[in-house]
Amino acid sequence: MADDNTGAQGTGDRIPTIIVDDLHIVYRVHGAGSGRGSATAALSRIVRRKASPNIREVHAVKGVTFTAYRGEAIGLIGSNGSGKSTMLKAIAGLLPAERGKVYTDGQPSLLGVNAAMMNDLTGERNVILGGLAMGMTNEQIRAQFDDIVSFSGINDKGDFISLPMRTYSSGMAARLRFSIAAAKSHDVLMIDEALATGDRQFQKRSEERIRQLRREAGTVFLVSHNNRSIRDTCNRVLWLEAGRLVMDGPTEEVVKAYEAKIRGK
Ligand SMILES: Nc1ncnc2c1ncn2[C@@H]1O[C@H](COP(=O)(O)OP(=O)(O)OP(=O)(O)O)[C@@H](O)[C@H]1O
Repeated sequence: MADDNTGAQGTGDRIPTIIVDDLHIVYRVHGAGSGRGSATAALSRIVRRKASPNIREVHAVKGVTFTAYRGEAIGLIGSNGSGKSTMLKAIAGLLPAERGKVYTDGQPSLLGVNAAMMNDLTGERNVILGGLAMGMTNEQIRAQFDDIVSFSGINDKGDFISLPMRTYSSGMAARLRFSIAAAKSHDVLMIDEALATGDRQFQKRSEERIRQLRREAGTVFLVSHNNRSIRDTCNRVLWLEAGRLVMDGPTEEVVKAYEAKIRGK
């Protein structure tokens, strides 16, 4: 169980880290409908500044508003396609807002299942690259290297860290990604389903690390379909459906309502 359940209300003297104000995100899918369309046709349209005849819009986030505070671990729940990953990407600045605004204090780091790793490079090289990408110095990476590898458990069954990432199972790769990201304290750390691919033992270890990151005064977002992970880690939950915020409150209250809705289906 998470160590407190303050939920969304009662701001007191809490420090906001993320403010999402009436956020709308729209994807535009080019070439939807009639086949793929050729690159030549697309280029000619660009040159003549003509719009593509078949652009489809997907309104993935529809007017979401909330404020996240320092020290909170916020779970994002909701059925497939409800807009959870889209919202994290928008908070990380990877997707432009169609309408509304996202204000952030510090640089949010998004750790997704597809977080960039170089598959042809060894795990070892990826630890170094990942550390550099997060703004760590060579010395900091060197000092933390053994801890990162040991946290990931990659070398538990042999010397895998010196093998290319493409030889890792999806669970092993996810563990290494999480271990790299968790090596640094983040102002805002957003984790998209990273815990789902690790085994239960690794999940427990990463949940403890999330609680620690939260104690270190950052804000953690966790997208997960595993309600146990959400219950064990988060003090507050946002429930999204079809791009809209259905509920925002203390973990137990929101997860219970979500489970009741699923059972009632
Ligand atoms: N790159 C994209 N281009 C067009 N539409 C997209 C794209 N990515 C997501 N969508 C659409 O946006 C909506 C929200 O998707 P999103 O991935 O944010 O949902 P999610 O809640 O994270 O789902 P899941 O639980 O399955 O991971 C869906 O309708 C999806 O089809």
